[in-house]
Amino acid sequence: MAFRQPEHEMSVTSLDSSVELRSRSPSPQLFNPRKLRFADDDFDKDPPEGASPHHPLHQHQRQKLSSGEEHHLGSKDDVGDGDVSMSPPCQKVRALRLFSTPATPKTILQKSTTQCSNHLSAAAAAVNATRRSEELFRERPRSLPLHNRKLPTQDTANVNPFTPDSLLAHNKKRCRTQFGRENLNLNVNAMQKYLLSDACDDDATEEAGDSLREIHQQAPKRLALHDTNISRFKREFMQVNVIGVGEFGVVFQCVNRLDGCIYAIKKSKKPVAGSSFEKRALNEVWAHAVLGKHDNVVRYYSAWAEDDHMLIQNEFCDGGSLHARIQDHFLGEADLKIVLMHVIEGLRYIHSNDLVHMDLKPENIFSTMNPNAHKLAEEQSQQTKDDDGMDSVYEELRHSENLVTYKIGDLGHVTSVKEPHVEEGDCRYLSKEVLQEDYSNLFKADIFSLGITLFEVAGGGPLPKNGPEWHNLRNGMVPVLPSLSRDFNELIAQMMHPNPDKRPTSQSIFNHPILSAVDSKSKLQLGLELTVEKRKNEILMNKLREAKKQIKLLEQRVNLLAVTNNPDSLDGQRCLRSFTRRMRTPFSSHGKFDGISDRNKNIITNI
Ligand SMILES: Nc1ncnc2c1ncn2[C@@H]1O[C@H](COP(=O)(O)OP(=O)(O)OP(=O)(O)O)[C@@H](O)[C@H]1O
Ligand SMILES: [Mg+2]
Repeated sequence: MAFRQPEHEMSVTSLDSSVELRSRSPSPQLFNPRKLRFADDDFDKDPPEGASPHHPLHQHQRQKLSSGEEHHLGSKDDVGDGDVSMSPPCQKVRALRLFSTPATPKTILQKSTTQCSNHLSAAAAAVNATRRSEELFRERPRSLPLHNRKLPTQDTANVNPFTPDSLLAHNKKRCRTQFGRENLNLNVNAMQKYLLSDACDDDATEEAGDSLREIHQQAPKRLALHDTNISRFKREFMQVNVIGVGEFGVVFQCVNRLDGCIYAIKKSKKPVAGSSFEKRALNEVWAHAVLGKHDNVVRYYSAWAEDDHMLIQNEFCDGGSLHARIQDHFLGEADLKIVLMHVIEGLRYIHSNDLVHMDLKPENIFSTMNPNAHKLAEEQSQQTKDDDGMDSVYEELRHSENLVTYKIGDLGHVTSVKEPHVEEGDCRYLSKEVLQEDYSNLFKADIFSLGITLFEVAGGGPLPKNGPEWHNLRNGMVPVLPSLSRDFNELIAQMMHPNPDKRPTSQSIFNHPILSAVDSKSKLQLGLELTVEKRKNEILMNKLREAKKQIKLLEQRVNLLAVTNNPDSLDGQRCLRSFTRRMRTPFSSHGKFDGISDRNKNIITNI
């Protein structure tokens, strides 16, 4: 089996060469009290370490981009002001200012009861559950300790600034300080008060706000990553491969030793705890925790700090990135529509949470293949021997490589539109207004990035990082791609419109005729859906046959009863006939057969 390969034989980069897993791990059953250390206040002021060639801050890039100043290309009326004095990397990166830190181990929150109606009440339950479990642990050790960890002296947790509740609370002026720009963690009492208070209830919020203010004086800063370091990776996962390297992290394909499933684990390249990258790392975790629940956004499982590195356990996307996909050939219109349909669904979901991605590009759009599709098609074509005209579809389905779902990943730049803290993404996909620090319509900045992504994926690349071509693409001069229809070319140009207000919204793209037509689903996808429906139909037919059998049995019993009770068999036969007729009447309700009759009334009518 592939995953049984001994670790020393793996030709992959070791995840952590420096971590001493055991020496750092305290006893799993003891919660050693210790003092909390808080993160630096000055993260925003630190210059980022080692900016990559794509990073907007990179010095030599800035110098190169100054060449764009000579090219004023805004010839159209509705084109921007043509001010090209700014080229992509000349803006300094403002380190993210984020509100608080969810060092809350997901495993604790997962223990929350399923009855909880929202995540806040779930977290409240988790607080209680944690207390109970602390008592339990004192009495008997856990049978399978997955990791050792120290709990801080004060039992604290952070508030994720991207949850709808946090945003709501943030909107309330009185809560601005607590949930806004300052970092915050809450102790158990404060957390209970906060979680149990209805965010819409003014009094409750005020009370929670008071308690928060009180707590705020004691623990005004977020939990530092230093304080949440745990040794988990080697214990819980088997590293299989390196699947990608980005500016910020290295991504490993791993198998969880316990559940046997494959995950993608992203590890920050450098130790982030206490560095200027700490906030960026936490931002990605917060965004994933809030957004990783949509089919078109990479799913999130857990995150932790280990050896001062940030590790995020995500869904493994076996189809790789869109960037990898276009290395062989560019996508045609049919495939491009599927990319757009999936990504716009994910983006619509992100935008509906008042959040923006801010780094959409082919490297950050991943794909998963549908492994069951082929099997399903195989089985179906074997079962369906009669010619129903679908043979060709099944055939195509069997040989297809196109059953793919695209997902938005790399949420490290996500920010809230209500209080944006923008860290510019890759300058090749950056809109001009964001470069000019106009953050008034960040939704449309994402639309621009997606538009230019489609342009590249359809063969319009390679995209310029700076200079006159960079400005051309942002000043309404988008070349027409011959491989695409006029409609699609127009849509891309509209998405890349110099005026953000004139770009379509994610909702309107979702409803665009180009996607609403049936052919926006590939023939293969339709075939798959049909196969699934046929399966359902088959199950219903089986139930129907079963119901018919039951009815026959009942008829025989009634017949027998009638003969036994009434020696006059002729009369008995007559009774039986009238009874059977009643049985076959869909809405009849007679005695002990009511239930059966009702249950089967719909199918019986069709027999
Ligand atoms: N969940 C995943 N499944 C499969 N491959 C992945 C996954 N996450 C990341 N990758 C691969 O790893 C690469 C780098 O990941 P990611 O974009 O998250 O890192 P990054 O350092 O934040 O990148 P960036 O340079 O965009 O900031 C991706 O381009 C992709 O090829
Ligand atoms: Mg990336």
